[in-house]
Amino acid sequence: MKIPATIVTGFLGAGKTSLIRHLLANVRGRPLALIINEFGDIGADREIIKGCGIAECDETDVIELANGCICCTVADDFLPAMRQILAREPKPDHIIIETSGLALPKPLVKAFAWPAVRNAVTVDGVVVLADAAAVLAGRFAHDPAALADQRAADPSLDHDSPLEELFEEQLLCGDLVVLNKQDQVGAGDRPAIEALVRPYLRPGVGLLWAEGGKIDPVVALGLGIGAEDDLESRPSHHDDGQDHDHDEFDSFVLQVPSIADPALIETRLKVAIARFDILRVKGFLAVDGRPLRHVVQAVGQRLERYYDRPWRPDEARQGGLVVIGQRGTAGGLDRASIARMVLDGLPA
Ligand SMILES: Nc1nc2c(ncn2[C@@H]2O[C@H](COP(=O)(O)OP(=O)(O)OP(=O)(O)O)[C@@H](O)[C@H]2O)c(=O)[nH]1
Repeated sequence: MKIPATIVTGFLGAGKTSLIRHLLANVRGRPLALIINEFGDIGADREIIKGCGIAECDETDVIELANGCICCTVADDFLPAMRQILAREPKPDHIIIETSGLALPKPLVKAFAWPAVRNAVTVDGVVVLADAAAVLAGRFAHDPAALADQRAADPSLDHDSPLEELFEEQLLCGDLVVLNKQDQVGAGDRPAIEALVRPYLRPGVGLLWAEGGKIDPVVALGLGIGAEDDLESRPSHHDDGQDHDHDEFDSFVLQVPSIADPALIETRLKVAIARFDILRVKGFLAVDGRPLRHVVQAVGQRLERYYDRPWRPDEARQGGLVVIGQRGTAGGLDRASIARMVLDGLPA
């Protein structure tokens, strides 16, 4: 089983540390590893995370990369940190990587294709935070002067494009975009803020509102989604429509009979994700004639597939995908149409 890794990015002060603290406090004891890339006041984020008094945080494996911007020092810093995490036992269930506010996520995502990382870790998703009030004001960051200082202080930064471009690049890389600090904008301003951000999102990328970075860990990390520990033990005659009790989200299990072509299911899933505002899909497929179970996990349009382990003799060779979306959105989570689209390839 590959370890999923989530990249959390967004400008200085957008709420990355707040979001990570929230996730650590709400993953119910799952072992996580955390790579934090910050510079300037060394150790601040680590202290905030370690000092929060939440039991889970003390058990979290935190590695700090303080030598400048992670996207410029990927080979020197990120790879050794990854090796360090992968060498440890027991292995974490999930790795979270917080980039500095100035990082471009793309070089980091590319580093996951390096052989040393590729075989053990998979990019689960890139979560981009934006400061909603700053976006509305056309500033992107709460404190643009601090951002400029941070930039000037890092000699390794070779991306001196305007901040707007950096912001756009972060959004373009996102699989899930969080408009944070919703308490600082009026409800009436939300459509205007979404309109400013949406042109930079790829189709099918989820847009969530949050305060204090509080988004559901099931959506952000896929942890506790039930796919790892629950889905495989579900009897094959299990009904569709198992609700999770997450207020803002709707979810169901799509049972998938053994299939011939997982690439075809991937294509159909991507269409369904864009069409129905699905935020996350996670589960397993049984592929005709293959002894190994096929893992699928998607955040927005980022979809990862790989074979993980042989089906056990006592397991039904039956695929199942947990599908999660937001309640009350235009596309909604129309179970019958999603099932038709994914299983039969029919237009919704
Ligand atoms: N009003 C308000 N403040 C928030 C919210 N989320 C975070 N903050 C505050 O914004 C500041 C920055 O939040 P962080 O979580 O440290 O942001 P960050 O993106 O990790 O910042 P850097 O690590 O400096 O890049 C902190 O003072 C937070 O308490 C929110 O939803 N509303």
